Amino acid sequence: MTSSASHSSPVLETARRAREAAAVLAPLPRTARDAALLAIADALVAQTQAIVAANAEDIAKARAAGTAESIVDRLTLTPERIAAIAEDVRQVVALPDPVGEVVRGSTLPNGLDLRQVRVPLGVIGIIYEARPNVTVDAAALCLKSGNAVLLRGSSSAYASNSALVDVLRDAVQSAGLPADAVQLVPGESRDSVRELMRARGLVDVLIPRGGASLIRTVVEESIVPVIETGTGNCHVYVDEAADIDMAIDILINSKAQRPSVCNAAETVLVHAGIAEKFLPRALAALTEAGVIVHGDAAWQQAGPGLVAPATDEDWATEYLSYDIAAAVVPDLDAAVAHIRRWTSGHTEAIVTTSQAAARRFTQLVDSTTVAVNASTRFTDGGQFGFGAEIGISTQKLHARGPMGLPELTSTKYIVTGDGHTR
Ligand SMILES: NC(=O)C1=CN([C@@H]2O[C@H](COP(=O)(O)OP(=O)(O)OC[C@H]3O[C@@H](n4cnc5c(N)ncnc54)[C@H](OP(=O)(O)O)[C@@H]3O)[C@@H](O)[C@H]2O)C=CC1
Ligand SMILES: N[C@@H](CCC(=O)OP(=O)(O)O)C(=O)O
Repeated sequence: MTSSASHSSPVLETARRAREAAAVLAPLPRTARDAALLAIADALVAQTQAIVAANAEDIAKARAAGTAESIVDRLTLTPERIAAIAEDVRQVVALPDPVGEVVRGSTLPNGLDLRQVRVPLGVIGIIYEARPNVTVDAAALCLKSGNAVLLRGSSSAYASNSALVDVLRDAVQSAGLPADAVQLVPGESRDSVRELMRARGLVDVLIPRGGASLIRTVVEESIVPVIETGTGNCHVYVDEAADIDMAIDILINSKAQRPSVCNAAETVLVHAGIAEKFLPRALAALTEAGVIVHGDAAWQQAGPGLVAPATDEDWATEYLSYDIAAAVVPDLDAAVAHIRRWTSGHTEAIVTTSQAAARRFTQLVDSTTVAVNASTRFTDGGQFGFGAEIGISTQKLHARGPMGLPELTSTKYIVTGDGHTR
């Protein structure tokens, strides 16, 4: 018996139903799970109007509460975005089935056949931000990997998520799978998060996906095993041997292509040997892109009146806005030291034509993803070819970086003998 089993509440009831659904899902063949996903993709498109109408309620509430437009943008669903979400689901269908994959296998000297195979985790709870597309991404990845999912999105997206989950459940059921494989956690208060964290034995893993306060709370208080995601204080380092045009493109893309997401760059570090040439051009490009630079003395000198003085708070900040911290460093090792001091361990990029510099940077930087001559914005399950992601893990056990299908499985050993005894 678990600590949760003797209590009851609407949240624990959903968890119990999810557990039963998970037992039905686990042995299903790929075709059954894929059929449910295709039904979901079709239903999302067919129910676009209802979803957009529910989303409008959330948007109206957010605007009335004075929510920043960048956050409202994350919350917004349009027919085009819903079509893109449905397309992402179809991409998940096309991915190989993780369930049953043999990750290790051999015949032992005594003739026993040993296979380690992937199996679903069971019931996955995800607590996530006000981005309703995550509701569908998470459900699709969980179903494809044979798991039941409990979705606890932000209260500010409750109407959107309710509408989406209704569509998902109907589609799942129409394909012959238990509707309870996909459930919205009831209630808009954070009590539901607390209950999920106590549901050990009912929920197999919790994935908190959001800001620092959420992650700290769940890591400190959950008795359910947790896969931690993290904030993105991401860095771009421009090496002495960088191609300046490339460095500008990568910097602007990393910072300004979508500043509100966790893989956007928050700090640029520049090798002193290239600073004189790079800083004026970078400042012009950043200013043109509407980015405010918070720089050290060298950056302030390069752009009098253009650069706000940076403090330690800037090195630590995940702005999620059109702001960037900027410093000149004496060499690559100093860049690495700065990153190691301030990073949240998400994504760092180096721009260089030197293979030796790229090698040293990738070896020394201890983050989920290290990009060489590429934007930090690539740290994304879709971009990595995983169909989608359930989150970007910034912890090291079992899963690190964008989490796709294999990360939503565990393994079990199948030992087959012929009357073997030990
Ligand atoms: N590494 C990754 O995979 C990702 C990281 N992020 C990071 O998330 C942040 C943006 O997310 P943001 O919009 O701020 O989302 P929040 O962290 O504010 O909220 C996310 C979810 O957690 C709940 N929540 C927040 N704080 C607590 C708490 N202390 N206790 C219980 N529940 C809590 C919210 O509930 P409610 O809203 O109902 O109060 C919501 O459902 C950025 O820092 C970004 O980098 C975002 C996505 C992916
Ligand atoms: N998947 C994202 C990155 C991770 C993410 O979802 O972050 P966030 O937008 O902060 O919720 C993307 O690049 O599109």
